[in-house]
Amino acid sequence: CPSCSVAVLSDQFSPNTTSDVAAGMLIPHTYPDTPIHRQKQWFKETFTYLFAISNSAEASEAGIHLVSGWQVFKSTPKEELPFWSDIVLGFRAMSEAELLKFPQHRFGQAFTTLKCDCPPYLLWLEKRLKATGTQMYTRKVADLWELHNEYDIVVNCTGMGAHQLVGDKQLFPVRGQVLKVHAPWVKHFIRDGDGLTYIYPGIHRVTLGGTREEGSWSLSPDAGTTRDIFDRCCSLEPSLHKAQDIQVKVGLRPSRQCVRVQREVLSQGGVKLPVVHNYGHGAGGFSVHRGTANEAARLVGKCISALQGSSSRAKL
Ligand SMILES: Cc1cc2nc3c(=O)[nH]c(=O)nc-3n(C[C@H](O)[C@H](O)[C@H](O)COP(=O)(O)OP(=O)(O)OC[C@H]3O[C@@H](n4cnc5c(N)ncnc54)[C@H](O)[C@@H]3O)c2cc1C
Ligand SMILES: O=C([O-])CC(=O)C(=O)O
Repeated sequence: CPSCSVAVLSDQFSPNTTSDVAAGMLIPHTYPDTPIHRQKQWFKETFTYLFAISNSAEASEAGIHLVSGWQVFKSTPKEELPFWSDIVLGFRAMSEAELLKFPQHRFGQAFTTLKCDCPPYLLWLEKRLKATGTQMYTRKVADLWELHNEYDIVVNCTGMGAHQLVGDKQLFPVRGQVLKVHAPWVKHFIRDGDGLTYIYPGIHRVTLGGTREEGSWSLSPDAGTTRDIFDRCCSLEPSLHKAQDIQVKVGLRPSRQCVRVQREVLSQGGVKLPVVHNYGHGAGGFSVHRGTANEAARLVGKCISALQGSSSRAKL
């Protein structure tokens, strides 16, 4: 929206957000109530955008890189070709020789995808916003309506915060604990198809996961879970026994049956405040963030046209 001036209000910035905890891998999670063609479009736009960054001089500062590896299954999944298989690069079934590395698994998919390292990616985005004159304010918003005197349009990207801010009862936390370790010899990603155990090498550290605890709001690391994640990852990649400098992180995935990318007009006493919601990305926010942001920006465009229409009608 080039004609707008933009301000970002947030009670927390990087490194204190859910996005800072994420592994940042581009492997989509399916949203049950969002049509697949829409999810695929979001993923495609995100992949294309990040692929261009990975192929530019900005790649290391932005923390974006290509990574190859395997998703392995103990038995052949129902869906051998996921909807995103023609967007990642070189998707194929693993060979017998590759599967020898995983004696507990019988089927696997090999592909190359992208990974966003956080905080570097968030800091890079912040730097780009500031360079275009965007103001950043540390502020907790208690009610969207409190913004109606200051702003013409509000874009609500509050993740799990939307549970309280807009009282969205369809939004629920899925707690995830991960370890960030020093193991620079690990170059390939490994993901168990059950979605619970994964090893994702980043530029500086390797993310080991994970857990999915629906309904848990606890942000405290659990020592037993740390040992369990470490053991599970070592059984997939035994060399991790030598990993050092283990840091533990916990985040709450802002989960919903579908991402809420939607326009709404709040109204009080004849005064209107257009809002575009863009939250509820669950376990796959990195994988679709650019696509959902593009869709939100188009909705902002519609809000602008509606405001321009109503102000010219008022002048008449
Ligand atoms: C362990 C784990 C691993 C993950 N791995 C991956 C992965 O590999 N790939 C992937 O695609 N996704 C992954 N995810 C999912 C991803 O992290 C989320 O989908 C994504 O971070 C959500 O981003 P968001 O911007 O909506 O939320 P957040 O990052 O939480 O940002 C919301 C922002 O809104 C602010 N805010 C909230 N409420 C208010 C308020 N009332 N007033 C002012 N500010 C407010 C917050 O301070 C914060 O800055 C993972 C998540 C976890 C927990
Ligand atoms: O499932 C994965 O591969 C990583 C992830 O997105 C998560 O833990 O939410």
